[in-house]
Amino acid sequence: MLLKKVYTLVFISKDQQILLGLKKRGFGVNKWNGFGGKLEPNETIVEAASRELKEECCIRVKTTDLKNIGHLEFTFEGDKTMMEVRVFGSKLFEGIPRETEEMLPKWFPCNNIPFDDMWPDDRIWFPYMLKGQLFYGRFHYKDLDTILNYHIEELKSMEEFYNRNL
Ligand SMILES: Nc1ncnc2c1[nH]c(=O)n2[C@H]1C[C@H](O)[C@@H](COP(=O)(O)OP(=O)(O)OP(=O)(O)O)O1
Repeated sequence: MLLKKVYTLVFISKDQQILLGLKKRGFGVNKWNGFGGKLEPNETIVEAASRELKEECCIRVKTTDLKNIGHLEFTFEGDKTMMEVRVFGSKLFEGIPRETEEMLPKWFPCNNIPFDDMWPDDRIWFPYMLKGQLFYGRFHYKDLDTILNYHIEELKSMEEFYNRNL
């Protein structure tokens, strides 16, 4: 039986560019990623997504402007925790990205994503996100650099996906 922990992951985009942040500490340090983290008590998933974005790069987005675009699950060999990551996207936001204690933000052209300095799974599901396709990905890691096996699929609708997994 796996213990599930829920995380958010937010991608802001504009003019064929996507905002990534270089993680300065903690889990995934020195990797480029979207912005997100764990839920706080009594917080909805979109509230957590919006809060983490603001805390990590000073960008504000309304919860109603966050679109759930994907769902990721990560497990690690010998670990009974499953990380469930709800992925959101938005083109509607306010503010200018600013460096914080946790992240160094930078815009990247969508055709020049720094995959060599990202989680190995990103290379597999980013193409779905960049094409505007909804996706579900499941990745089992041996260690932080090695994927042992994975499953990826395009989804017709996130609602249908969550209903089928009730
Ligand atoms: N493999 C992979 N690919 C893409 N994105 C991620 C992973 N693993 C991950 O954890 N993530 C994402 C999911 C979250 O957005 C972050 C991790 O959140 P984390 O920084 O640990 O959570 P916080 O709540 O911000 O942590 P504190 O440092 O504040 O305790 O990476």
